[in-house]
Amino acid sequence: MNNDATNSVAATAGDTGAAGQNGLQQHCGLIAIVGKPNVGKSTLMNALVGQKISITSRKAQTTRHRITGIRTREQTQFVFVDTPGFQTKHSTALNKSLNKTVLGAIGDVDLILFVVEAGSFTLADAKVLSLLGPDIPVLLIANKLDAVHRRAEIAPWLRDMQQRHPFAEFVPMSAKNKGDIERLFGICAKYLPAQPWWYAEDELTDRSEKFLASETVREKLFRFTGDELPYTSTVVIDKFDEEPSKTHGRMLRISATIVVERDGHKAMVIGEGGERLKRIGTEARQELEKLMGAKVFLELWVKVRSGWADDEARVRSFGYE
Ligand SMILES: Nc1nc2c(ncn2[C@@H]2O[C@H](COP(=O)(O)OP(=O)(O)OP(=O)(O)O)[C@@H](O)[C@H]2O)c(=O)[nH]1
Repeated sequence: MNNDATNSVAATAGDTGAAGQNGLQQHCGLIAIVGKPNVGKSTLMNALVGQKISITSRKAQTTRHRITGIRTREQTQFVFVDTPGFQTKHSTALNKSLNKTVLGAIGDVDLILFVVEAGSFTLADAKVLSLLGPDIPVLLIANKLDAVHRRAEIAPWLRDMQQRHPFAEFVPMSAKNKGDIERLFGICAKYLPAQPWWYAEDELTDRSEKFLASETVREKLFRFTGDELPYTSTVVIDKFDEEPSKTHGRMLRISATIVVERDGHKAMVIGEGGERLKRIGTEARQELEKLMGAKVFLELWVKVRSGWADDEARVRSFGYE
């Protein structure tokens, strides 16, 4: 970690902040990660938090919630907010709720990471950028640099980006590269004010295990159905019980329902002879066991609820505010 950077913020912030147990000044702040769907926001946050908190998939718009990931390194606590890809195409109740989440997430943060694919800037990127005011520092994260074959074109592209917003800094990088993630920590630390940490040093998220369970099932669902299943499918946890066990330290009984819009989608999720649903369940269970350090019994159901993404009351009942 870059101590110089941390100290320089303490100097410029000029307030008293809080001293940790070792007497050093603590720094802490909120960092929002924004960008259009599929640019790598969840991948970036997982790399920054050091553990998988937010689900990722090749399907656009897999992130629906404002998710907080926490990472404490030396004197600085980084609190990350992941946002849904800003939806501009359709105006269903679900999408309106997603857009509200994005706007809520960026209003009260110390730093914004605006993620785009390096070398590219589309109308969808412009729409997200237009939401960012001049008051909060914005870093341009030019992600997926590893996928850019003509590196020479990046410099003129960056000059062009400079005209679009008063970015605080440019960070060409790859969310999949460890060195780049280290460098990004050093950069972000400079923008977080001197103040006491909000969470314990080892906390990773403020989300419940129940929420992480539904996210894990949803990730496997999208992974195994590929592009066939519309993003409106969702997962509801019906039961999440911890039971005493003589043979295992912890034992969890989880029951979840995958909600889809059509009978055809239900058949797709179940697969031939139930094969696909079984694989979704097995992989989700194995991952949950690792994540929660417990023996997990996972029961999956599939239900059809047509038009739920258009129905505001139902969107709320599934946990999207
Ligand atoms: N080559 C390359 N691929 C990346 C990089 N970062 C992310 N990806 C891939 O890009 C795809 C989308 O990544 P996500 O992290 O799910 O993107 P997102 O922006 O969170 O997407 P939404 O949830 O739809 O808003 C995945 O297939 C990632 O593996 C990178 O640095 N390099």
